[in-house]
Amino acid sequence: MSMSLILRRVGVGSFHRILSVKYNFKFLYTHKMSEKPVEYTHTNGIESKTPFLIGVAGGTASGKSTVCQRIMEKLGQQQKEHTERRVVCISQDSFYRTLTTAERMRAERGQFNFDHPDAFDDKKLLAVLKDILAGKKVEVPEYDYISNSIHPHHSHTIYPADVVLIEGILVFYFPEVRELFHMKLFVDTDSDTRLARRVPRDIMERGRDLEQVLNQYMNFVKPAFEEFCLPTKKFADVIIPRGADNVVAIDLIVQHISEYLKRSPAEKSQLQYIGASSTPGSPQRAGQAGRPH
Ligand SMILES: Nc1ncnc2c1ncn2[C@@H]1O[C@H](COP(=O)(O)OP(=O)(O)O)[C@@H](O)[C@H]1O
Ligand SMILES: Nc1ccn([C@@H]2O[C@H](COP(=O)(O)O)[C@@H](O)[C@H]2O)c(=O)n1
Repeated sequence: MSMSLILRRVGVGSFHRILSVKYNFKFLYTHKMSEKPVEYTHTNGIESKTPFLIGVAGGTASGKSTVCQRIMEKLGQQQKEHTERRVVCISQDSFYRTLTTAERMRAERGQFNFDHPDAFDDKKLLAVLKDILAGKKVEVPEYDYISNSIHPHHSHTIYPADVVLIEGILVFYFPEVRELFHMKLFVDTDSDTRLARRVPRDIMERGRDLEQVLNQYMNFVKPAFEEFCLPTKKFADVIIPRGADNVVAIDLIVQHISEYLKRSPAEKSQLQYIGASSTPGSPQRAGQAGRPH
């Protein structure tokens, strides 16, 4: 079913309560001949395809990972071997930069700002995404929230896939990274709910105590969300209110990805080109104002 048909069936008014879709989302369904040739890359002499890159942003504990997990499950990808997956997911947290000794000591006391763009190695993230777009197999580090550093021995091999999801609080913050996405989702969950989820998660899974979690939230997480993350909502093509609770929105996105997966390589290339060219802030859109958040 095409997106316009879905819009007609659901009704535009109710559709907007399910998720917010910017006008450029529909461009993904526009069948128009592109002047750009079909793009194939070659790795070790093997022809590989450029994956469809989906950025998933949103505040801490908004449900970004859970939304990505649901998408993967509904597409039947979780049960598959990693080498067989057509849809894969990466976390921006794997690209936190290595801290200096002084920063590490501050981090142990909950006094380091992990929500500031400077906490990330955006150049490394950009390089890895470019390799993924070139159809290469990449190694993505595993982040350890207890030691506040990249795990020295664990990493994930990301094999070439058709669709790659990248989730993180600031995936739309860095312009060069943002412009690589063919589709951008923003998980929009109310801040009380996010705090209520973050507290138990950080205590149970990230080795923190209540006082540390609340201090970090008030001193760094909340102000940085307002300064750096929330303003990037305007770049999203699709806004998902209530995160993983929004089954209808997730189903629509899953349906979009399923349709994409069924297409021929030439059609995929066409959709990637159209999707990327409608990215706010990209050269093709220079001068057009983004929707205010
Ligand atoms: N819809 C939901 N209902 C209840 N708990 C949820 C829901 N979505 C996420 N959670 C929980 O909230 C916490 C944060 O979710 P997560 O998906 O990791 O968020 P993010 O990736 O945005 O930080 C996790 O413990 C997760 O299990
Ligand atoms: N060592 C670290 C690294 C990050 N954080 C916090 O994680 C949040 C981002 O991850 P989400 O899954 O919540 O999106 C971010 O808000 C950082 O504050 C941390 O506490 N310690």
